[in-house]
Amino acid sequence: MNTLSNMIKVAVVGGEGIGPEVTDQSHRILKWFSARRGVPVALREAQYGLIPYLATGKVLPDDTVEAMEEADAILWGATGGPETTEVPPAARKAGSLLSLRSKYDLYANLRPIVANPALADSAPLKTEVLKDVDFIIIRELTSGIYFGEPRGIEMLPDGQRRGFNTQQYTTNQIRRVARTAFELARTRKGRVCSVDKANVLETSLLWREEVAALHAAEFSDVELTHLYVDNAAMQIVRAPSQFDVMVTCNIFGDILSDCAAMASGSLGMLPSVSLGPPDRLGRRKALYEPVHGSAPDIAGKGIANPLGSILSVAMMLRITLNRPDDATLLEKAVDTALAAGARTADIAEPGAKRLSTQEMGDAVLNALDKVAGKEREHA
Ligand SMILES: NC(=O)C1=CN([C@@H]2O[C@H](COP(=O)(O)OP(=O)(O)OC[C@H]3O[C@@H](n4cnc5c(N)ncnc54)[C@H](O)[C@@H]3O)[C@@H](O)[C@H]2O)C=CC1
Ligand SMILES: CC(C)CC(=O)C(=O)O
Ligand SMILES: [Mg+2]
Repeated sequence: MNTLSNMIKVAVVGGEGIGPEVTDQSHRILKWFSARRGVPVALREAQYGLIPYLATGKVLPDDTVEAMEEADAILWGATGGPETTEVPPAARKAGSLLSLRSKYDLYANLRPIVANPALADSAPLKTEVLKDVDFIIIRELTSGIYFGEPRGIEMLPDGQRRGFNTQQYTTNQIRRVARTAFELARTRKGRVCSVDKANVLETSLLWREEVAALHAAEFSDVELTHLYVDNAAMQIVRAPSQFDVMVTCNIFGDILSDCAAMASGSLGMLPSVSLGPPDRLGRRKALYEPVHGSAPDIAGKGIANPLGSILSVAMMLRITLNRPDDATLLEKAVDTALAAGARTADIAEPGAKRLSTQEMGDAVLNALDKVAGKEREHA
């Protein structure tokens, strides 16, 4: 029986733009697992963005801070949109997603990329390029140029303005995310590709040296290769099936993962988790979110693809909730829905029926009932 004390606490924060639209669907999925499979989750919804700002003066109101603070896992939608102009930059910065990543030290951002054969005909890349694509980008998430000081925009004596940011990495910041990559590779195909720009940047030179040193000291059973980031972007489009685990710094991982999304058919397909360090009981704070942002161009239309958010729940089932069978069940349900032709606009072939965000959620829930029913028959 699930009692309050053994419940895993999940804060559900849809946020802005299409964030709430896709999170509504992944929230329904989590409720299905709670009701039908006894997954012990205590779900607490909380607001983020313009709406709470107008009510409280904070994009991240106290109630949301409390929900995230007590949570084992956060299911996040998205931040950002045209309405951000209504929120002063200081208020936006105080409650930004970057500040949350920093606060909870969510340094390891895992972004899996899988090419679903059912989407081969609508994918932007050729079918033969998409064969056997199954890799994961591990993006360092709490350092690098997004967090570097000094930063700013200053006035120069000649009247020009100069913007500047600082890229920095320390040994420990590199080693801990590289460790995540090597450990994960051991559970997969045993290959790590480290991506940097060591021919130009000192931070990348250090990155390459530290990754290589950790490899030699502790992970020589794993195959390690290095690529410059410009070549890596090209290789992801040319032959994505060559990769198993790719590890890279914050900004390169941000850019490469949107690029890699084309191997899955759409940015709307990609899930992620951002993990903090283990506490003394081995638990890690985790923020699950689709890779995409608030997509202002389609927000409010009810047409966004919720599968990135739904597949983030599969990651939550596997990692935070330790329910690998339920994670596989959800992934199978997504495969079943896609195989049966369920398509939102971003993954639809011309002329195909396009489901709304809610209808795609329905399709996955129906597939869950079907797949779970079949499993019971075979049990
Ligand atoms: N983790 C987060 O909360 C993120 C927030 N952002 C923020 O989002 C805002 C918009 O940024 P953009 O550069 O436009 O990136 P975006 O990821 O929001 O959208 C890029 C393109 O992909 C499409 N797209 C994204 N998700 C989709 C989905 N689920 N279904 C169908 N199509 C989808 C959009 O319609 C758009 O054409 C910005 O304020 C940005 O800072 C961007 C990335 C991540
Ligand atoms: C706020 C941005 C850095 C978010 C983003 O683009 C991402 O996490 O992929
Ligand atoms: Mg991004």
